[in-house]
Amino acid sequence: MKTLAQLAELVNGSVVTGDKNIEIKGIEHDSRKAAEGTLFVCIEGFHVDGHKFIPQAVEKGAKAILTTRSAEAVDVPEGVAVLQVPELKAALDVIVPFFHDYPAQKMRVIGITGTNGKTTTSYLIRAILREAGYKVGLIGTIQIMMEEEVFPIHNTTPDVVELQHTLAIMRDKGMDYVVMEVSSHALDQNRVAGIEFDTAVFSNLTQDHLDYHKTLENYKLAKAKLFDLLGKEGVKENKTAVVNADDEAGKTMLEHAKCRQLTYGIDNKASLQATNVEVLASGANFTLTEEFLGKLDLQLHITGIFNVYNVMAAVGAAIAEKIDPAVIKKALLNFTSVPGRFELVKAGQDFSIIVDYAHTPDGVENVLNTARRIAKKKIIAVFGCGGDRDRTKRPIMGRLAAELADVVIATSDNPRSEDPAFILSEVEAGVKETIGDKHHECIIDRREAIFRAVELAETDDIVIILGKGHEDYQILKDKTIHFDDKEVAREAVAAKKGA
Ligand SMILES: CC(=O)N[C@H]1[C@@H](OP(=O)(O)OP(=O)(O)OC[C@H]2O[C@@H](n3ccc(=O)[nH]c3=O)[C@H](O)[C@@H]2O)O[C@H](CO)[C@@H](O)[C@@H]1O[C@H](C)C(=O)N[C@@H](C)C(=O)N[C@H](CCC(=O)O)C(=O)O
Ligand SMILES: Nc1ncnc2c1ncn2[C@@H]1O[C@H](COP(=O)(O)OP(=O)(O)OP(=O)(O)O)[C@@H](O)[C@H]1O
Ligand SMILES: N[C@H](CCC[C@H](N)C(=O)O)C(=O)O
Ligand SMILES: [Mg+2]
Repeated sequence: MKTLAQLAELVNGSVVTGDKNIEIKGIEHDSRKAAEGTLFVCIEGFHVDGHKFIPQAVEKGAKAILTTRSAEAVDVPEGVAVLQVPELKAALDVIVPFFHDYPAQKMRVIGITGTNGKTTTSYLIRAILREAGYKVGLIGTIQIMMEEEVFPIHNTTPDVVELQHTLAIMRDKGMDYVVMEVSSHALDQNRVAGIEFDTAVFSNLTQDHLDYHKTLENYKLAKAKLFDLLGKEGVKENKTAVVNADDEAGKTMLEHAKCRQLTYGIDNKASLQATNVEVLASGANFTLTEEFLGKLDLQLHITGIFNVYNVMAAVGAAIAEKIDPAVIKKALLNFTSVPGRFELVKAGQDFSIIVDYAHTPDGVENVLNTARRIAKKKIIAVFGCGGDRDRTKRPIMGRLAAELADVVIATSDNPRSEDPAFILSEVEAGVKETIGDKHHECIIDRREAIFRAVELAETDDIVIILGKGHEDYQILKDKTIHFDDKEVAREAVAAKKGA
């Protein structure tokens, strides 16, 4: 446990008003999670000002407030101390890791960045490390895992307060490794402050998140920060950057990585080279050649060229961590799926239903091309684009779906604060560019859209439902409702059979 004075000492120019010697039992910026002895951090967010929630935090037991404002300017009840700092984010970045005794220094940490493939690669790395007998923690889009235990998550990469707390629990539970997705938002906001990475992986860079980063160049440089961090001197040694040699932006990542470098690729020369790549309906096979591995013939139960890249990225990380090639091979052979990624829904129908998380132009293109390789007849694609997210990707995703599928049903995908009909009109503008006389429909209600796709499906067709993957919710303007593509698809099949 630390006292408020110990935390204040870390920040130049800090001022404490009230009892310096109180023991801080936890740090929280969300009043709803405050508890007895909490230091409540007042963040002026994109939407609301955290100072508004001081009364709620105190009611829940907060004993001190961290703010950039003076004690006189914040309204705190008697007995609650105020730690005033010149700059909140900079203060948090040093206070929080210190408070938890720098948990990331006690475990090996593997970070994965890139537009697509982070979650899949993190699951693959976790599987390999567990096969090697290590205890593994995982932090990413779907959930937090500590061995078999599962905890919910709200962002792909949590903020510094939640992240350091999670890492501390992982350390206390004896994890050897942490495998984590590192989003561009997280790098831009330095949510990873206090983490020294051992191995960092770059998957790819294609268009997404331009609402936030404004340009692709800024987006790329945000990703490159992971490699700056990796190369920085610290308490750890033997750091490795694992980078996709077939992606143009890989060069930038390598320029930023002042440490050992491993590249992987099919088209360009790389330290891990894939040859004889065979993509099948049931999986993919390829030969991987590398100095340490030698030649490894791999059989995968996950399909698509993009998954060959994800596997190479994971093997690169495993080599960096000196995992035995036989263990790598065994783990990959046993690896069957990631929830909501190219996942088959089997409800006794005579056509295929695939649920996938493609929500970027590149993701849509990859996944529809993969579906085409295995399609016997028509591909019916159901998809939408998120509200309050990069608007410019909407017509591009529309165009690609129209180009690569036979029937397109555009629908809603987390409209958030936006009007779903307006989002659909932006998607449809792209669909109309290339659809020609192929069938297309716009159906705002996602349930109706899935039912319609299933109704249209004939023997041996593929219905592919994109964008939400593992998500079990739909975020609407005023509420979040339960919504699960797989569940709805099963209901649609049952309805079709009953009809
Ligand atoms: C744009 C962005 O990064 N926003 C993040 C930011 O939210 P914000 O600034 O809007 O916070 P706010 O809602 O204004 O609240 C301000 C403060 O009041 C506090 N509060 C609020 C309500 C209350 O009742 N009590 C309370 O104390 C909040 O805890 C917060 O400290 O800080 C929040 C807390 O850390 C984040 O959850 C939130 O992520 C939002 C949900 C988000 O959608 N982020 C996306 C863009 C994102 O970060 N995505 C990336 C990448 C996804 C990918 O992989 O492609 C990710 O890592 O998830
Ligand atoms: N290496 C890849 N290259 C291109 N597309 C991919 C790749 N891997 C997966 N995809 C596509 O992108 C979707 C999302 O994959 P995944 O969840 O692994 O990526 P992610 O980077 O974690 O995404 P997010 O940024 O939302 O967390 C998949 O469902 C698939 O359609
Ligand atoms: N991590 C991505 C996920 C998008 C998933 C899609 N279902 C959407 O809501 O747009 C984001 O927050 O932009
Ligand atoms: Mg992810």
